[in-house]
Amino acid sequence: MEGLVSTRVSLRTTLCHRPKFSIRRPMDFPKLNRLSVASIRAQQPETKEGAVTVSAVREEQANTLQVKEWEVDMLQNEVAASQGIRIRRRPPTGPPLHYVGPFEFRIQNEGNTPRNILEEIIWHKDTEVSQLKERRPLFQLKKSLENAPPPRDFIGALKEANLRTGLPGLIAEVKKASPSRGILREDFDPVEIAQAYERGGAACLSVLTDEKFFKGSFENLELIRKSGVKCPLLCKEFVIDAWQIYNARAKGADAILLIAAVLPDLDIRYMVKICKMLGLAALVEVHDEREMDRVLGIEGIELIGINNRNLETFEVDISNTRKLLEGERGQLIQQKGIIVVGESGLFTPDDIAYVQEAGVKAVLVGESIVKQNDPAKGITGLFGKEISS
Ligand SMILES: O=C(O)c1ccccc1NCC(=O)[C@H](O)[C@H](O)COP(=O)(O)O
Repeated sequence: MEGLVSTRVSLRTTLCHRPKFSIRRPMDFPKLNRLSVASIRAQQPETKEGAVTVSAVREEQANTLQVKEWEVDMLQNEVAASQGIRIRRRPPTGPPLHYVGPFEFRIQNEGNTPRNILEEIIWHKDTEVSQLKERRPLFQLKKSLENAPPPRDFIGALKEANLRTGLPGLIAEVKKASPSRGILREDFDPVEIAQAYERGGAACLSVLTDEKFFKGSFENLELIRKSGVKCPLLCKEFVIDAWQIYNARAKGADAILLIAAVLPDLDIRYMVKICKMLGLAALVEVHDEREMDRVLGIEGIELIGINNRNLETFEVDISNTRKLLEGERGQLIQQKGIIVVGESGLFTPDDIAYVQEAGVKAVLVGESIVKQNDPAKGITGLFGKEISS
């Protein structure tokens, strides 16, 4: 913490004295691509005579770029921290060795160990997305959207199910494993599970696409989309870059998850706009009052998920849903016509009744139904009655 504070102070002074770059929106940050430093360094001079001068110039260019990358990282962390976001986008590297600030620079590198599982996931995602973007740049992805199946009305399906059954609309999660519970189901056939969920009365499906921590995949998402299942699909990803939203749409998603514990307000605003442009619903997930207040201050949000699982500690407490919907927050949500989804740790009809009483119109459930031999029957057990039409 001390290291972070001294970093902030130094960064401010650095930026005051050296305003070398302008920032338009957070998504511009990743454009300062780490690989470009390496590629500048890798370029060889063409003639022997010019070799020394040219390589010195390139070294200088690479150094300048590396300093800027580092400054942007620090600024990004500073903006996030000011909004209470503790998750850092990537491991702190400390300043580049050749960094020359106007004042003596002191940083305590906290080490490259993530502080919790969510941070570990995000650091891994940062590397993964950089590599995927190299392989499939945004302009190619945008082109492939022309062939994507048209988006389905995710929010409409939840409302319709809620009206039809008088119970929260179900988003049933196709989930093979999780960091907190390990493998949930050995004989995991994503399409069979999705079909069973639909048979059992799910309004929508959530498909985990993260491979490393949840043993999910985009292949699962595509297979389910092509299988004839009609439920709208949520791409359950850890989104840190707008590229992932285009990718999700290209693979057949109808909705995407945006996690407030990871994304600063400006990112959420920008990403919600992209979702609207692509016809996707954005499920914006919060897990405490501060995140809820931030999200309620953002225009255009139609769907908020309250996660009962603390993604940093794994603790699950379904009273979190009630706590975040009490009083003025609940009233504001009603005025704005926002649909709230109760997420995680729901196992029994009593749990469903409890979160419904708190004000949710939808629930997101994984473990308790995916583990049942017949997930369709699992849904009946969860609600205490048949909910299929
Ligand atoms: O489930 C986890 O262990 C987990 C760990 C870190 C980040 C996210 C995690 N889960 C994502 C979810 O929020 C749940 O998959 C979803 O809400 C369903 O929860 P459940 O019904 O308890 O399986």
